[in-house]
Amino acid sequence: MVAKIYTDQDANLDKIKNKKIAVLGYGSQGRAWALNLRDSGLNVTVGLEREGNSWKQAEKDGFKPVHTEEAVKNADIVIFLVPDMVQRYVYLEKVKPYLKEGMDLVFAHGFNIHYRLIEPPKNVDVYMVAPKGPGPTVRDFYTKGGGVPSLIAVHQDYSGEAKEKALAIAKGIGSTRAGVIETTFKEETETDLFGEQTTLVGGVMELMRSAFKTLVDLGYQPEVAYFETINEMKMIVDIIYDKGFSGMLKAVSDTAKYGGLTSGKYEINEDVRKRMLEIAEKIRSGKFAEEWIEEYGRGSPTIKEGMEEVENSLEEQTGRRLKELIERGKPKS
Ligand SMILES: NC(=O)c1ccc[n+]([C@@H]2O[C@H](COP(=O)([O-])OP(=O)(O)OC[C@H]3O[C@@H](n4cnc5c(N)ncnc54)[C@H](O)[C@@H]3O)[C@@H](O)[C@H]2O)c1
Ligand SMILES: CC(C)(O)[C@@H](O)C(=O)O
Ligand SMILES: [Mg+2]
Ligand SMILES: [Mg+2]
Repeated sequence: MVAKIYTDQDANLDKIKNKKIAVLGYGSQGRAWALNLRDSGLNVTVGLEREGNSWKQAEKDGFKPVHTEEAVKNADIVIFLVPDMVQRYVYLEKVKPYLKEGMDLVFAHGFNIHYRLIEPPKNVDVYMVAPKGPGPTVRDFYTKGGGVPSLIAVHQDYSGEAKEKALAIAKGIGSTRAGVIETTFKEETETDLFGEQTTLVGGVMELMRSAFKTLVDLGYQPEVAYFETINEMKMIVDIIYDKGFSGMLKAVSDTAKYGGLTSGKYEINEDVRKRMLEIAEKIRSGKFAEEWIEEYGRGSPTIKEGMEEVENSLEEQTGRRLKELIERGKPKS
């Protein structure tokens, strides 16, 4: 069955126009959502834990942030845009004590509901609007008249209007300008984790780094390896984004087509797909969630070490050296 695509005419901002919306968190998605919802004419309060950097940024953007409890006490709709690992704490300590019948709990990713870290009472609506793109892009596309597509899902429909409200939020952040597809918390959680691990974050980065290392180990200049395996990726992906794989294949030489169509399949083979399946199984069984919660409980040492290793790597050093050149070459309009 082909998925139904919801666009602007399927969504009505009036569903949430008179509601008080608390956006908890002002980071990657929080800032984008708060600004887009406000620019869409909605009543937004930013709720934060501490008067730190996010607080200052929200003030700079013209909000009057308040502490989380205060935002929640006054809200009809509470949107969780603090990190996934923080949401359970925020729910238990700052949201649950002030829950009112008929309140809406909204998520941008299904992790906490799907893996049962948060178990809301029956008398609230629980739904999701999950942008399929990074927070800064959600803001950037919106300000330029576009929108990043989103998935919506309803976990609990106490009011009978949860789906309409999810569509209205999606419209408020600009997603229905592109299109919105309905899913479940399970499907969004599992596919989102799979995508970021195998392709978007993990797969693409390690593919580029492995190719860079192979060339450098063979004695080629790091700058040449950087242009070839890292910098040009954006140009190729931009063409895929605009014209699909076939459009990309048409834009490159026949030599690249032949080499790409043969060596690509040799490199990304059945063994790689077996590993992808293992990664999917780890996500589906809940083992990845368990591992991540444990890592977070130990202060995220793997993230700290991993970030340090990447930052100090030869490819990053080379990229920093080429930064000025790359900036000079960017289109000017
Ligand atoms: N980053 C993305 O582009 C993206 C895309 C789709 C969905 N999501 C989902 O959106 C949600 C928010 O993710 P994000 O990446 O925007 O978060 P983020 O890491 O950018 O969030 C930072 C915000 O949370 C606050 N915060 C950080 N630690 C906190 C703590 N211990 N207690 C209270 N507040 C704390 C910070 O002050 C800041 O305002 C998550 O559910 C995530 O999965 C994110
Ligand atoms: C932007 C991503 C990777 O799509 C999102 O899923 C995230 O977790 O940050
Ligand atoms: Mg994600
Ligand atoms: Mg994602």
